[in-house]
Amino acid sequence: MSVPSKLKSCMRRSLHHKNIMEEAVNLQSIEAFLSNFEGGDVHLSTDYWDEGIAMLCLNYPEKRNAMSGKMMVDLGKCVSKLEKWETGKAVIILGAGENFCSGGDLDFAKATGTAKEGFYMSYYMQDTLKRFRKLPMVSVSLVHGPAVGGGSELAVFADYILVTDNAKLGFVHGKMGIITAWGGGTSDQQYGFRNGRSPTSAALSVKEKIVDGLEQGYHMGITLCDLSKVFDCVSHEILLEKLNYYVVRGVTLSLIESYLSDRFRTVYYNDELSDFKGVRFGVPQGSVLGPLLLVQILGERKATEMLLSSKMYNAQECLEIGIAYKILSTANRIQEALNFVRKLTVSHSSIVRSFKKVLDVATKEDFETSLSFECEEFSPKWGSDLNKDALQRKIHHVKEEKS
Ligand SMILES: CCC(=O)SCCNC(=O)CCNC(=O)[C@H](O)C(C)(C)COP(=O)(O)OP(=O)(O)OC[C@H]1O[C@@H](n2cnc3c(N)ncnc32)[C@H](O)[C@@H]1OP(=O)(O)O
Repeated sequence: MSVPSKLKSCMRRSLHHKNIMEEAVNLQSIEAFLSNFEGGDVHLSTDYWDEGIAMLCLNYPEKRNAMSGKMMVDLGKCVSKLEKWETGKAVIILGAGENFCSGGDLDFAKATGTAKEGFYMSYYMQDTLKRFRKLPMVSVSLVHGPAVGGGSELAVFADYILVTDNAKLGFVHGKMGIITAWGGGTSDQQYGFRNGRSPTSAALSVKEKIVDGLEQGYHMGITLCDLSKVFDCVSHEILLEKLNYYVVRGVTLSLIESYLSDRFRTVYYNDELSDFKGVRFGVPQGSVLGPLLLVQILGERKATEMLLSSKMYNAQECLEIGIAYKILSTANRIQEALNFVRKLTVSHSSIVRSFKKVLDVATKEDFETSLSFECEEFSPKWGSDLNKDALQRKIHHVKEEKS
């Protein structure tokens, strides 16, 4: 039986990719590689440190704060410092000069055009931004001027995006012939299209939760769902129709159509290879149509539009689609962002941090796990000095609010 040439090249590509993944997990050697590409810096400002507020500043204004390799390493180190800062309540990430961030440094991109180098950058930035997102403090991206490509990816890792009236935010990756790389696209809840999180592991995880619940003697309530959605059964025909409906047309649609078509699948079982069958359902693993962090914030339709259109959204549009939380004035942005953060961090740092940890667990774990985590975080606070002090002050919450 002859193997279609497209399939052979897919097999070669995935083997090559596997090798890259296996050899490239040493963060120190990636740091050494990235540090060769100099320009600009990322630093932590401690001006508001005593209030528990850190400023993380991207500083390469002559390139509109494009991220050089060195800046990526700086960012990683700053996040490590924040991880060790035990009294931190909030971090504001912002850009120096005229804008927030123009994405990856295009000169770095030109000098490092291999899949392996792309993997190094993607892996390192994802690791850093994942750690940034997990910090037990309120995080804010202060976007002024353009945030382009990786700049937009950086922005979505914070709890809040505050845009100024001159902001422009765009996932221009498609226009640049690439997809999101720094994690701007990937949701933690997502199964399917991701390594180690296949539709099968989704089904197994549901089964495990049910069995665990039964074993622990819980009453079980069951909501019946259309399980076909769990499996990789997107019909290419419907998908293309939908994309067309959401105004993905012309060359872009043809490109996606050709990407999906002419694919074959076979099954290897008991030393025998089945006949090849054309694939009419399912999105290829790791494709540009893979689910995207943006989906979590915006919902699927808006995220699809934002990613596939490569459009630049102004401040008002960012607010309307829900990616931005608030519009600030460009001139007073730092003061306004500080005031915003101060309102969210009135409590003691241990309280702010515990709330953040509880919220983080609640978005990832099941209800029971989240409840017991909340209980664990809560117990030592009950009767603590902070608690005793508050009780002694006989606080009247309504009167205090008015004054
Ligand atoms: C992770 C994947 C990715 O991030 S893909 C990268 C996506 N980023 C881009 O394509 C950025 C392209 N740049 C632009 O669209 C504009 O420069 C934006 C950001 C809108 C700013 O416009 P404007 O304020 O008019 O400035 P400008 O164009 O005159 O730029 C000033 C100098 O900065 C440079 N610059 C800008 N962005 C980058 C970048 N990402 N990498 C390297 N250099 C960049 C410009 O080339 C310009 O340099 P020069 O002064 O002409 O030498």
